[in-house]
Amino acid sequence: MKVSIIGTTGYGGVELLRILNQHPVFQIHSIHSTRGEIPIWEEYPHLYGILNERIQVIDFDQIGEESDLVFLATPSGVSRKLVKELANKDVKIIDLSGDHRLQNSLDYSQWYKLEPAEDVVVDQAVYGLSEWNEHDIESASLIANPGCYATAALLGLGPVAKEELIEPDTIIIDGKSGTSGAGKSLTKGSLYAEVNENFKIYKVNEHQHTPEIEQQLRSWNKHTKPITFSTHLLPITRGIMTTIYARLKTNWSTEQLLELYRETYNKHPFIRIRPLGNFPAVKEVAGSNYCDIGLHVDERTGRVTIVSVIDNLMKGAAGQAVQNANILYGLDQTSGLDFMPLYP
Ligand SMILES: NC(=O)C1=CN([C@@H]2O[C@H](COP(=O)(O)OP(=O)(O)OC[C@H]3O[C@@H](n4cnc5c(N)ncnc54)[C@H](OP(=O)(O)O)[C@@H]3O)[C@@H](O)[C@H]2O)C=CC1
Ligand SMILES: CC(=O)N[C@@H](CCC(=O)OP(=O)(O)O)C(=O)O
Repeated sequence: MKVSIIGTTGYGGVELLRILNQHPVFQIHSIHSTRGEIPIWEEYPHLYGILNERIQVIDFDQIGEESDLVFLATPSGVSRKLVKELANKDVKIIDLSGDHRLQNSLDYSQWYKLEPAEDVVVDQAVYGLSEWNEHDIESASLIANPGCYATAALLGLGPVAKEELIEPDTIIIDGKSGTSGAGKSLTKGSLYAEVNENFKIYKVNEHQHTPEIEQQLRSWNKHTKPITFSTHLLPITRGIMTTIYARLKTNWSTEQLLELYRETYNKHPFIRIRPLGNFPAVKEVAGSNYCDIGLHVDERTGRVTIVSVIDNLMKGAAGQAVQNANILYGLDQTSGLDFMPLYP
């Protein structure tokens, strides 16, 4: 199966290369950038002697004729234009950006402050939250890969939201991300002196993943109310932790909820539910496609605290994109993704 990657020079793109280079079925056919033709190792010297591919200019006709599947690891606002160019070609597309995730174009304009993709294209797109949307992903031609924070939050909330065990107006999600989540382009906020030994909140009540999380929560429970969602920048390279708080409708013990989570995710190899009293740390999933979840019910307040961690570049981006590609082509979901986390 031949694949092309557009946006290869970014962090999501180079993570796709790391996975696809050892994938048993997908073969990297072409890699693209707007920067012209250079060997990939000149941009990423850690690939020297491993990948000899040259980055190519983007030729949509050639991609359409030669590849079966295209990954777009490009910014929101760019992906929608690339999807339009590829619309009449015989290729499946997995878009890592936010351009095709939101069914309501007004939500997109409001939260991304960009021009939305056409409704007719968004209508075709399948939201690629692998563990919850497998059936639709199998037959998709365009997959909107979820946002990194949205993935961690939704995998953590899924079982209690779907079973309607929590009061829908009490959800608070506290997200923290490493700096690779912001991509490779230079911004003042990502400078070493700004991030090192620091911890900042950003985009307060304005984060673009808010409507994405609410949209999926609504598909589980139509009584969903607006959430409170905060994002913080951690002085680490990879990793996201979301700490989620919500009030339970009835008295569930921690052990009962853990049993529900184990049952819900029992056929899903990338979700690891931690035992009673154990909570995951971001480093425990680094470099892997795992999402680890721990939880505890506070009997004093009637609230549950759910902690979920992922590697933003893996389960939060390239890893989930390849997992979705595996589903799309009927492969084992773990194909090419069977990495143990990197520790210490
Ligand atoms: N980083 C993360 O953890 C996550 C990222 N995402 C999403 O994945 C996508 C990629 O993110 P990330 O890799 O971090 O971003 P980067 O900023 O690191 O890379 C983006 C890439 O897009 C390419 N690009 C920029 N403009 C254009 C254009 N007009 N046409 C074609 N290519 C273009 C650039 O390549 P060049 O300049 O060489 O053309 C660049 O390599 C984004 O939409 C992001 O929101 C989603 C989840 C997590
Ligand atoms: C640390 C950091 O800055 N993270 C980025 C994640 C961006 C992203 O993944 O954007 P889309 O999924 O919406 O395309 C942010 O919070 O905006």
